[in-house]
Amino acid sequence: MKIESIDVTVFTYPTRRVSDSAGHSHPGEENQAKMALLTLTTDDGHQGYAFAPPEVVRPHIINAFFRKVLIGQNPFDRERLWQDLVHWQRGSANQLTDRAISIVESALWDLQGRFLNMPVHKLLGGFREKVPAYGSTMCGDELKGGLSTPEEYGQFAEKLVARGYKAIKLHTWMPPVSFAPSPQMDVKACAAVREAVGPDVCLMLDGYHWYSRSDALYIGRELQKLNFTWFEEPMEEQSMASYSWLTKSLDIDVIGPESLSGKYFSRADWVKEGACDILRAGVQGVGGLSPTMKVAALAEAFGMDCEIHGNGAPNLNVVCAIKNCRWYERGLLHPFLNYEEPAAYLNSIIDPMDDDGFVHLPQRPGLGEDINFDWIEEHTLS
Ligand SMILES: O=C(O)[C@H](O)[C@@H](O)[C@@H](O)C(=O)NO
Ligand SMILES: [Mg+2]
Repeated sequence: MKIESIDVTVFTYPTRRVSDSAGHSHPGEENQAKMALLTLTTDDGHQGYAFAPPEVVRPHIINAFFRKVLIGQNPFDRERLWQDLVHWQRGSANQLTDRAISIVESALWDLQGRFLNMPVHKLLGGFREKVPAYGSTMCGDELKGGLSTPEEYGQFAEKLVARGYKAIKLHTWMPPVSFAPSPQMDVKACAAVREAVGPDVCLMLDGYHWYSRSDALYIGRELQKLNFTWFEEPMEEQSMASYSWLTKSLDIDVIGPESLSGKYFSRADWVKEGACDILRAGVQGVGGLSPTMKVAALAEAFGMDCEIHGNGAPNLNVVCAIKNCRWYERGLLHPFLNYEEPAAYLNSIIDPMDDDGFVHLPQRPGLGEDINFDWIEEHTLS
């Protein structure tokens, strides 16, 4: 079996998610967005798929890197192919990103699973087939009735608990919101949520990512009074020293790094330096399912949890293949948006959740995506 072609299909779909000037998503007017489907095809007709933002898998990336490394290769040599791609990064003028590599590596896993008629999480290890989810809110906004006040966070949290969530993570207000960043407002939102849901629901805060040490310490101490479960990305994650200081200054678990590059290498340094209590990695952020599994193994070796960053099929398959991850990040959620409704290019969502807050992993072969190929064909742009 050899990879014969790598194709990218760009298509449109309607969405009510819009991005603000800092790249964070919020509800907005319905608009037409673009998505890319990357397809790997072997000489004997087997295929693997992965979704990506079109710019991440633009022609330069496909022609200058993916095709050079993958065409003619056995898709089951996934680790060697991943290592070869990673070695191209250094000379790529920062064009070959971890995100791009994660897309093609995800498609390799999907191809293997579809060929073997097995879900990828079974190929990765197979630890569980359902996992508790935490509701991960969108960042705060200034939309009346949305997430514009501490009280609205509290009201939304009550609805999430009624839906079945046993844990909730707040993303609070960030610029361009007019009054952000505000440590005091962050704490008021956290207090309102704790008041609304009571003492037994696990709560986490993922706020403004560039607070000073002083602001982060103030917020962390307030979260301790509110019995929050973890404190996420309050400062620039490129300052490992700041996180070592914060982790030693607080009792609440500090989790990270999420957005820091460096795959499992940077995360090994964070463990060595005591810069976090809980490790963090996501498939898109560290270059694929395999490197995410390596981060989880690193954490396990040090008696640490590794909480997986983000929702979606690749992350969910990893979560169901490891022991040292307590939650699946289900989101991002907002009062104005119905998360349960699949995108037009999917027949069903990848992460259905029961009334007890458990996400049940689909047992479809591969990554498990329920792709609506007719929609993609009918709405293809290129
Ligand atoms: O836009 C972002 O920074 C991410 O989507 C982020 O909000 C979210 O994925 C996150 O931080 N999860 O922990
Ligand atoms: Mg985060």
